[in-house]
Amino acid sequence: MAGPRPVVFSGPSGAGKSTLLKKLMKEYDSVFGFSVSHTTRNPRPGEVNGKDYHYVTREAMQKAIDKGEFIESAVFSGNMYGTSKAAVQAVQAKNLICILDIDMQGVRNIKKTDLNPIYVSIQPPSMAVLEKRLRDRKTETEESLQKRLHAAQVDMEFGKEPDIFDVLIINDHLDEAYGQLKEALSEEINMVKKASLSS
Ligand SMILES: Nc1ncnc2c1ncn2[C@@H]1O[C@H](COP(=O)(O)OP(=O)(O)OP(=O)(O)O)[C@@H](O)[C@H]1O
Ligand SMILES: Nc1nc2c(ncn2[C@@H]2O[C@H](COP(=O)(O)O)[C@@H](O)[C@H]2O)c(=O)[nH]1
Repeated sequence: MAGPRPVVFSGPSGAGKSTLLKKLMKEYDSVFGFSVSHTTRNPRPGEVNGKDYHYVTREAMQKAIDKGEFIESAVFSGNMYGTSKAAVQAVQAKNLICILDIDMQGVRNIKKTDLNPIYVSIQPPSMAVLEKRLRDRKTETEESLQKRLHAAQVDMEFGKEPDIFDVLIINDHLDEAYGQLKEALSEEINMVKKASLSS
């Protein structure tokens, strides 16, 4: 696929991926574009269909997967999630750096494609902090919270596996984590800025 190298964000639910990537997209709106995933989970208050996710039924999602419309898909905490080819192409057509926010199954599957992204692992400072963040976010039932915490334990181990991620950020203090993220992506950011000035 053409355009600048995409960036994959992964890490446990509640680690702060959305928080960090939204800051990045706000500061560099002409540099980054978000790959809007499909999901079968219900929208949270404030989430917008087509912006945060494409909210679909299981039947519609399975049909689209069977038709080969997805680069990757996974079941996370009982819901289906997936990155469509169209979502990535829509960002790349604008010559923006495509940001994907995906779980570790997605990372493993993207590794088998020719997307060639930069892999960024966002990790919480500890399980206790992660649990507090997820509880304070007030988006989960006790059941879905437990599923996410269980997945997080596996995810934190995955984050330590060698040769998977290019960048590891421990999101303890938000400003520090954001500074590290900008630093890690500075080369790509400057390349896209330069290209847009000369076009
Ligand atoms: N450094 C931080 N310090 C304190 N709170 C934070 C920090 N980063 C994020 N948060 C808060 O933690 C909660 C989880 O963050 P966020 O929703 O960005 O996580 P996520 O990794 O995108 O989760 P999910 O994978 O479930 O979408 C949010 O309420 C957010 O405001
Ligand atoms: N493999 C994929 N994982 C995805 C995708 N979109 C989001 N996600 C991951 O799901 C969990 C839960 O997200 P939430 O919005 O319900 O909290 C989180 O880890 C995301 O990174 C996708 O397209 N593919």
